[in-house]
Amino acid sequence: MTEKLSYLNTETYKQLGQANLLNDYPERIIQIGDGNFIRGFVDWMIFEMNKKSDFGGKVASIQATPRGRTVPKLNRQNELFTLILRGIENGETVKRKQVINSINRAINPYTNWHDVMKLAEQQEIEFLFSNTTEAGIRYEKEAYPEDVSPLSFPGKVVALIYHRYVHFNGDKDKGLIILPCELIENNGEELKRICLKVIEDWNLSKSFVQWIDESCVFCNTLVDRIVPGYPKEEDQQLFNLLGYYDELLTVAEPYHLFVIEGPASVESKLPFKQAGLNVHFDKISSYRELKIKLLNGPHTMLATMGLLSGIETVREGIEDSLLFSFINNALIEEIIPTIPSNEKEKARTYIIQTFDRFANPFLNHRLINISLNSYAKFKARIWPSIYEYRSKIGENPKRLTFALAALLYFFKDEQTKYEIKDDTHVIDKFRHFYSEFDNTKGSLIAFIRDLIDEDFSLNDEELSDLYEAIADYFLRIDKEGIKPALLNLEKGD
Ligand SMILES: NC(=O)c1ccc[n+]([C@@H]2O[C@H](COP(=O)([O-])OP(=O)(O)OC[C@H]3O[C@@H](n4cnc5c(N)ncnc54)[C@H](O)[C@@H]3O)[C@@H](O)[C@H]2O)c1
Ligand SMILES: O=P(O)(O)OC[C@@H](O)[C@@H](O)[C@H](O)[C@H](O)CO
Repeated sequence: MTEKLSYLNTETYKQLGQANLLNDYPERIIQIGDGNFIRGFVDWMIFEMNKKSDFGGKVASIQATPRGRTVPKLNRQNELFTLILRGIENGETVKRKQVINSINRAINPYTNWHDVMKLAEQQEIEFLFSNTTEAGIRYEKEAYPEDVSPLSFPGKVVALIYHRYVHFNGDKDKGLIILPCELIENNGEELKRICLKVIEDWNLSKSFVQWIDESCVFCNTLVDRIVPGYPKEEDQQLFNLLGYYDELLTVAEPYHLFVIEGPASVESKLPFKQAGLNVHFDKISSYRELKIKLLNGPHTMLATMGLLSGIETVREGIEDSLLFSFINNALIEEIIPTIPSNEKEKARTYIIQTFDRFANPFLNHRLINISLNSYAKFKARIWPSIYEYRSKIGENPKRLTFALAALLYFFKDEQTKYEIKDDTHVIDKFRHFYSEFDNTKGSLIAFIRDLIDEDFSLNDEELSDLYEAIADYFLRIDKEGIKPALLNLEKGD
């Protein structure tokens, strides 16, 4: 980066002849978390609603953790950032760049808690969106700090809405519609449950709890869009294309899906559909099962098996004929059988769409980023299919079992090929085992049994044949290398 580059800001924006988009709507939305996903999804949707409906509202964005580094960047750019949507949509190539202007303010609550309290007093605020990763919706005991920001995300939500409740003397019309976008099951219910626990810890009044029940709505949601973030490798080309430098530029696919489970009143207040957005006010469970099993599942498998094969991105993984046929066969032959009959057709269509999304020629979705916390993701995204397949078909799904062996092997190759990012206790457990591993099948099986018993918690079905199959595949990978072992598996050897 050279000094001469001009950054995106309102001046640069005006010079580009875009001043008409600098609209002056009131802040109607609070957002907690300011990462790539929430900006490339929620903030983009609000931008679209402001353009195409009578929504007319802006976002006040609050940094989620003391580690956050985005607020100064947003402030420097007058809260503007560029979103580039690239991919294939209905057979057509889409390359769309937009300067998103839906954020009005970005606040660091650790240095400016007073601003957050003032924000809670604003009449027009109606919605709270968040994305704090799966780690954010978690209960942490902390004292009620009153004059400074709570550390946890639920703590911030409680402090903010409590201040609003007090300021408006419990006015029933001043509650908020809360839409967490973290990818955990029943995210709205879970956030509310934790908030109530925080309220109990902080000894806040029963009437506040009643106000939350009557005036606030916590919606469950499901989000879907691949947002790889800033493409570092395209720094110079992007500057040439845009004429400015934007540290917060985000690349995403055009595909998007937002499913919201909540009362009809929420739908009427958020004109997503009027803006032409793919948003459904519906039950989440069937969308969720398809997405977790058929999109996040193959991502997790590709991440470990691709990295073990020296492949760096999702697209390269899908272009590799061996990896592609492995993943495709795993989905069709081993995961589809676990999907209810009335959903199978929808699932087949979803698989075709998913491969198109993975093959997006304009995204570099890095496997190393997807591999973050692979161990927990395997448990949530692939293990249920192994278990359900065994219950229904009465044997091990060979590819999913191989993928589990590859995951264990992934931790063995740690530090020689890539840096694993996972929970410390997971990394320690593997390091400990591999430091003493004597290369015998017996010790491997004992380790696998312990792992599955301890972490993948099942009922007490007899799983010895599964442990043995995992150990066999592991030893094959060790002896032959991942690709020859895969080839042999696909050939049926
Ligand atoms: N990037 C994608 O393609 C994509 C797609 C769908 C869903 N998601 C979901 O979005 C999440 C974030 O992805 P991203 O690409 O925006 O990542 P990011 O690193 O750009 O942003 C992460 C955000 O979460 C906050 N955060 C991190 N740890 C936290 C904690 N312990 N408590 C509170 N806040 C915390 C950060 O401050 C930041 O605001 C993912 O975990 C995933 O569940 C991502
Ligand atoms: O974001 P993660 O780390 O939970 O999972 C990696 C990807 O599978 C995920 O980000 C998908 O791209 C996303 O879920 C698509 O909507």
